[in-house]
Amino acid sequence: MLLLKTLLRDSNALSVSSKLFARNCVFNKGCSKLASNVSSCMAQVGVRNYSMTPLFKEKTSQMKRNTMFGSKWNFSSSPNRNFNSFKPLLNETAEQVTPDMVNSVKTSNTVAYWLIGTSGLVFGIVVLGGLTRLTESGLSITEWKPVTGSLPPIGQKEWEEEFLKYKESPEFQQLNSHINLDEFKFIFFMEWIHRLWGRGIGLVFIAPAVYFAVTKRTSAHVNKRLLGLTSLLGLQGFLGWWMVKSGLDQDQLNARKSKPTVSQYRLTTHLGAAFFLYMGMLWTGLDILKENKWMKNPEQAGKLFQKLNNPALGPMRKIALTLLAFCFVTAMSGGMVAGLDAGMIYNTWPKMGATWFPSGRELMDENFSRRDDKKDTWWRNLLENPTTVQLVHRTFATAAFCGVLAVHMYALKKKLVMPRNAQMSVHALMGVVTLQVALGIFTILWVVPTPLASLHQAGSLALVTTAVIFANQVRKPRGNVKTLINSGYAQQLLKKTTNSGSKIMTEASKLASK
Ligand code: HEM
Repeated sequence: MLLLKTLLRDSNALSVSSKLFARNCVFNKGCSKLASNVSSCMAQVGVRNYSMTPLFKEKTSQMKRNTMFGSKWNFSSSPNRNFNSFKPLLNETAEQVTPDMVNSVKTSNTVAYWLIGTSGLVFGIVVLGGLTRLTESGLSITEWKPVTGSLPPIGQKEWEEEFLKYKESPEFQQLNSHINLDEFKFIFFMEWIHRLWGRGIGLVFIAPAVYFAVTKRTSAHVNKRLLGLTSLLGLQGFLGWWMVKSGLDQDQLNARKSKPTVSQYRLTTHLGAAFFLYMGMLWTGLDILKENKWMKNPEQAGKLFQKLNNPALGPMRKIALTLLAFCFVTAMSGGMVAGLDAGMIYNTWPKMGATWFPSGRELMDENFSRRDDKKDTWWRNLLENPTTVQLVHRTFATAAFCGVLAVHMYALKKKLVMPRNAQMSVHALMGVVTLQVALGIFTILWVVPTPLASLHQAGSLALVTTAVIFANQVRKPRGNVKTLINSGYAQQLLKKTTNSGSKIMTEASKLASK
């Protein structure tokens, strides 16, 4: 105390005390006591209302955050900044709790909200990409300039130069030779906004990811996921250009015997990567929120774990993942339909034309083969013949609908063993798949009107969203989280946090009223 008083009389009292505070403020060595001691010492030596200074507020909130998540990020001047601070607490609880385990659950909810928000931007760009394709605007920009391409042409001269480049493309020469500059500007802007949105997602994702990782707001576990998602995001930009190129290159079009459109394989790969990105961001965000909620309500979490560990729920976990995979594959088969414009034929439902199925000869047409021995006929038809591709999509969609219906009925039967939120997601899944099938049917009946086809595409993402939520909810907790909660560590952590938090606040308000 004497030392502290002497220090505080010094002209540099606040900064010295803050250093002292930071140096010693180690959670389990009584940080709450230290906080109030520093405050009352301050008060005694004349620094009244220290508790109301931004410095004190910042330190107390840092302390609370660190207490909660075991962070080492802010107390950089502390010699104890590693996990020494956890030792006494770890010793008090089960031996199997290690600092690494504690570290693996420290990601804050802010990171989760950012991830979920960014997945919303990915949702948006997928829908915009669909609109770009539906308005046949995707081949209007004939170059890929990752940085300088952020700006559209400015002034009449630049626009005319851009239009000249487009005039050299197969799409203009074979399909669009009638369009004028104003019409070109429309298709240019559709594609330009799509690309700009992509760049925006890159910024909104990568800059905060680096910030969160550097300031140690994310666990090692989440960092790995962020790295994977960043790579996927980079790959997605490249896939976009790779796809566009397939529609600009006359040699490739000749090989495919196609009019100037992008390859359905590349379109589906680009769509699939976007779905993976979306699912990865959403899944990681949901994981963080869920685990933080468990750490804050260990008792409730314990009860939920009992449900999740019930062997009767085992098959549901596998079913949920299979359903998610199935919805994804159905969406990809839809991508193939879109890539081949296969929705423009057989505009009847449930029959395909006058019969239930087109003839075998039409479905397995040898003209699609590129080999002399015709051995590639079957798979080329499955992936390149619009009639067969449409039938494949109809089949997958029907199977996905029946699958969800069966799971819904099974879930009603297993109601007692299923967590409540998982039951709700199965109901949502049933609703969304019904809507999605209805949208698909009307898309085909009305010969692919742009608004409906776009809604159908958004519906596929909504379906995948509900399937992700469902699979995430029936998943068992990670080993580390389970250990922290089952060992009583989380309970202890919570008790300490509440105590220190409330003590600090009481002390702070007392001093403020003096
Ligand atoms: C679980 C159900 C379904 C899912 C997940 C699904 C998903 C998709 C997806 C992702 C696309 C690509 C959209 C694009 O890239 O623009 C698509 C296209 C399409 N789907 Fe489905 N679909 C389903 C059911 C159906 C049904 C039942 C039909 C009709 C019988 C149908 C007809 C179509 C058509 C015609 C297209 C092409 C639209 C276009 O050219 O933009 N879909 N579907």
